[in-house]
Amino acid sequence: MNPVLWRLSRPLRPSILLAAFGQVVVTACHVGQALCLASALAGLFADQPLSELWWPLSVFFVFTWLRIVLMGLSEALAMRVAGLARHYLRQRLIGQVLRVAADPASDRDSGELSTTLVQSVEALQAYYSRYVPAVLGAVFGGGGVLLLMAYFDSRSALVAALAALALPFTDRLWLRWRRASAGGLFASMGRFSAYLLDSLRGVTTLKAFNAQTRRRQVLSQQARDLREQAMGVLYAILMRNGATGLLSLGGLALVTALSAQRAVAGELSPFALLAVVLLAREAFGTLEKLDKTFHIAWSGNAAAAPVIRLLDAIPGVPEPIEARALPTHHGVAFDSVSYTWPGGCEPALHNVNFTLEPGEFVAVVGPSGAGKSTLAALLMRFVAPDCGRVSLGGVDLRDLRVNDVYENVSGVFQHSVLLHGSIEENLRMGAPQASDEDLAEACRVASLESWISSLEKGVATAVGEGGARLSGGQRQRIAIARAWLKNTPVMVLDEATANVDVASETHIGEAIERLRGQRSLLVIAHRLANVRNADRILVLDRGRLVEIGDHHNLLTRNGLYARLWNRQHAHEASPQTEEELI
Ligand SMILES: Nc1ncnc2c1ncn2[C@@H]1O[C@H](COP(=O)(O)OP(=O)(O)OP(=O)(O)O)[C@@H](O)[C@H]1O
Repeated sequence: MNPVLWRLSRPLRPSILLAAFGQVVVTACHVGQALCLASALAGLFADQPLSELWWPLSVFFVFTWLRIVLMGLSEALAMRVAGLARHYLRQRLIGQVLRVAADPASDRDSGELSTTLVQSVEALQAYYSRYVPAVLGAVFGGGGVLLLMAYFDSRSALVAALAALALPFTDRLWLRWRRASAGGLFASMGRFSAYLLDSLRGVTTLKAFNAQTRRRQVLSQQARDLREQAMGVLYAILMRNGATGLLSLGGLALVTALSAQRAVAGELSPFALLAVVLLAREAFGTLEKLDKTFHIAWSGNAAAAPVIRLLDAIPGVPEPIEARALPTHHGVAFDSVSYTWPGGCEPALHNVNFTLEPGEFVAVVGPSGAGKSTLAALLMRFVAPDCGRVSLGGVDLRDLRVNDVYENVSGVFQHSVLLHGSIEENLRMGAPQASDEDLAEACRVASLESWISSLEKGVATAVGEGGARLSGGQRQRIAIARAWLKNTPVMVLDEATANVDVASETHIGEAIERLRGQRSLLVIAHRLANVRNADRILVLDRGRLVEIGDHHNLLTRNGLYARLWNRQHAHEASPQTEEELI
């Protein structure tokens, strides 16, 4: 049994032991049947009158019925373990999946995560509900049968025990030898589902670039690899089943021959001979049952690695051991903050200092790659600074629980994700108890009112998967309304006006103006016109805070901000390419 998987099974153990006990009781019934049959047959060969044979035959039938009932119960117990294991594993994994998927520094893709959550959990639930009870059943049930055999004939019991012990030993060798190929199968599955998911998400882009044929070819190749891996595993399992089948048949034949020889020599009574042969059949029967679950053990062993890797994954910012209380003051401070993304050569932010006072509106601008989104990621505690600290109300964000941070800070990001459902469901995501008045107010603030009232179903309109039925501007404004409704003292708006048309951009600009003074606002902007009224504008360049001041102040300084402003205005007078914009 895999020790890692055994440790993971702690809360499931009582149910697993009960399922194993069920199997041992079924084996006990088999033993009862074997002894009754041996007694009846021995009586028949000894020419006993039929009147003396009826009682072992009657008990035989009682055992038969009991065994049928107990097999049903045992199956129900196995199903119960399967359900419990699935629930327990998913509960433990889902929190980790959400943490890892939300970690911008993590390199796990959603395909790999969903394979772990679905296929690996399926493999492990079978491991706990079928394989582990079968192992325990074979050890205790099969062991008990061998002891009983030894009572009748110790030599036959010894031969049977040796053949029986050779089976798990072969299994271990086989598992060790072929583990890499089973692991390869799970890796191929993960790769294939990640690629498929990615292709489905980007189907419109693939069509627009006429790249579907190439994508399909790669997918077909991956499907072929997956099939080859699966066939390889199947072939190996069949080969191994043949080898172990031979071992158990050979063991049984040897025991039969040995005990028959002793019976001929008069060393064993006919009853003992029949009992030994029938019991040997039963001892190997428990091993055959175990044998049938071999592929489950194999899949379980292969699934263990991704599951344990996911459970052990430490999110970019771990939860504090002793969390500090939620601050009552909501001022944000960046003190000498530097941060380099994992694998990055240059720091995305270098020694950045600024404050965001309660109710203040601070804008962040700068060329592409200057570190604006990194600033937002640090304030949302998605990542933690390498040097310096980001604090809320004087408390380092690392000392706050992540949920406490989200109670205080909400964000609208470059690619705001809407979930499948209605506009209202998306709006209420962070504030399920919000009143209809609050909902209407949030729509007004985010300039959604007139658009929603033009919709036949109003806020009950479905947004489609990922908000696919809405424009970029509508998605952004729903995200702003959602963040507003959540009612946090600090709001981060990252690229709230990127990829939207001019009309939506104006609406979003109006929304920002309405939010002004009501919350502390950190707005990361591409269109400088939308943040010209900000209390302060931070200008970032290659990770450094190079200018800070209000719009007029910065224009008079004639530095980077003034250049960006003039370039944007020149662009608006004569549109240029997107790269020439900020
Ligand atoms: N998740 C990430 N993993 C690795 N590197 C990242 C990640 N996010 C950003 N970076 C790197 O950090 C640097 C700053 O990127 P950032 O997204 O913060 O800039 P930005 O000013 O928001 O750019 P843009 O305006 O183009 O969105 C860039 O060099 C970028 O490649």
